[in-house]
Amino acid sequence: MMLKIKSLKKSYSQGLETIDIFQDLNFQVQKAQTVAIMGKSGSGKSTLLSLISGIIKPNNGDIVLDKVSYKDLKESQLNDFRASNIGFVFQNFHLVSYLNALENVMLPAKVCGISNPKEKAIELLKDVGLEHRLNHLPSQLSGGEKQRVAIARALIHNPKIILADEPSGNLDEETGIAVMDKLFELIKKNNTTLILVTHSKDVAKRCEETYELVLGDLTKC
Ligand SMILES: Nc1ncnc2c1ncn2[C@@H]1O[C@H](COP(=O)(O)OP(=O)(O)OP(=O)(O)O)[C@@H](O)[C@H]1O
Repeated sequence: MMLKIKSLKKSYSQGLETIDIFQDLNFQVQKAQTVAIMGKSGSGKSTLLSLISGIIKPNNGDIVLDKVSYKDLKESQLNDFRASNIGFVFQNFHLVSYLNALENVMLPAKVCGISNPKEKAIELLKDVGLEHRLNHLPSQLSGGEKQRVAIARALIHNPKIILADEPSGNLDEETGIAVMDKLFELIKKNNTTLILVTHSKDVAKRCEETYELVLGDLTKC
């Protein structure tokens, strides 16, 4: 099993009020599986991705990614573990504005100390059809190009899992389809596990399984 979520509890405190997002969430994802998560605004989809990435802590329960229990890791170990094992694709691309496309893609490989980062980054940028845009800054790229850079960046360190939050949310339909084609082509090629949050049924349909998050529980659609 690639990912196990065990008896997860997460609530937010807002002044005197407590908002319960998850009270006892259990969920599993197999290696190389692609899973879409849908659900109403505010149901906790982004919170779930943040918990899986270890950026926020649960109140109770545990997350086990590729047999490593987050409970057993200190903060710094968890940060290293995240950098090596998780790739992120966000709706707003989150590229570093002063780095060009090539440098953006190389970044996770450098953080993880992966050999030949430049060659790997060029190869991935070729895979996403951007070999002619290596030296462009994010501000000099279109939305679809930025997202393709983000996809290349998410994959360069061969992560075990990719967490994607509305990856085509900011793109027009045609560009969104082209970008999703690339994402799915590359994760299939690399056997990467994918958890994808989306409001789009068409995007969800590309995944092997779709779940809806309702009242803190994931129900298979
Ligand atoms: N840091 C926080 N402190 C307090 N409440 C929070 C915090 N982060 C999120 N929430 C609340 O938790 C709930 C779940 O938020 P979350 O962002 O996970 O929802 P979502 O399903 O991703 O929504 P959307 O589809 O609109 O992005 C919301 O009601 C939100 O207001």
